[in-house]
Amino acid sequence: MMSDSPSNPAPKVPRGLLIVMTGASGVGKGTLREQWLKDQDVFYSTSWTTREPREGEVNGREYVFVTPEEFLTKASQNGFLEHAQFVGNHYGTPIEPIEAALERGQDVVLEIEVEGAMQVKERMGEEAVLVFIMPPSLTELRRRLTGRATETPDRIEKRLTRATDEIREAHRFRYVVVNDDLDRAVREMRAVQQAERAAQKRREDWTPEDYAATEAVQRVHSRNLSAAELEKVVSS
Ligand SMILES: Nc1ncnc2c1ncn2[C@@H]1O[C@H](COP(=O)(O)OP(=O)(O)OP(=O)(O)O)[C@@H](O)[C@H]1O
Ligand SMILES: Nc1nc2c(ncn2[C@@H]2O[C@H](COP(=O)(O)O)[C@@H](O)[C@H]2O)c(=O)[nH]1
Repeated sequence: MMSDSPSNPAPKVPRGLLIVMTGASGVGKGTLREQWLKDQDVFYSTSWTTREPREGEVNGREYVFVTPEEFLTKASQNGFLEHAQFVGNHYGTPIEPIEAALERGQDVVLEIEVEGAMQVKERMGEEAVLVFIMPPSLTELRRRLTGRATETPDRIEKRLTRATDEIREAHRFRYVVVNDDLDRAVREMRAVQQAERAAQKRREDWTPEDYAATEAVQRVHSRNLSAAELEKVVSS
């Protein structure tokens, strides 16, 4: 067996994919992510937040729950890949574990709001695979947020107001997956991941699945989306 040496270095592992799921609160990002990633060894980034834990949430699992002072200290030390305020609280993605995972070839998934996703796009450029998760309508989004029963009526209204602005930004992201039928949305997320991996390979190494995924993602490319369609979602 050949050993690693300066003249014979170990082959470099391709970097993992950085996949960013974004979209309105309550659209189903978390639900979709759990289904999509259940059989995969992907690095899911645990965010920091200053909001209060909900019943059942565990520090270090759903979020790292911190004080505003702790959050701002980390931000001032450039400890976040991105961070944003969302309806009165700070949320941010710690940068170090992400870089480490990408370097060792592991795919990384972020689940964040739209302002943070735009920061990732700015900072990471084409490397970031940005997927906007779209609700079938604002009425259905309200139903989901109300049904989840984690927010007061006042906070639901604030999240819905923010959602209207967020949905109007959907065309800025590479893909738009509509989360009406959860199983179809999961299949589309799998296709995005496979197509993006295929794009890193030489064409002659593509499998039939790579070709199929690359064709399938054409249907969820954001260039298919018109401004009129976005307005239809926010007014329905
Ligand atoms: N395709 C779907 N059809 C019907 N209900 C759904 C669907 N996807 C998710 N839901 C429901 O919508 C609610 C909100 O889902 P979830 O908490 O996953 O949203 P989220 O986008 O992660 O929210 P947040 O951004 O606030 O964390 C949950 O009660 C979930 O069961
Ligand atoms: N910009 C960021 N947004 C984040 C991050 N972690 C979560 N989020 C998003 O915030 C809202 C509200 O979340 P909730 O848990 O209070 O319902 C939602 O859209 C999350 O996706 C982050 O690190 N950065």
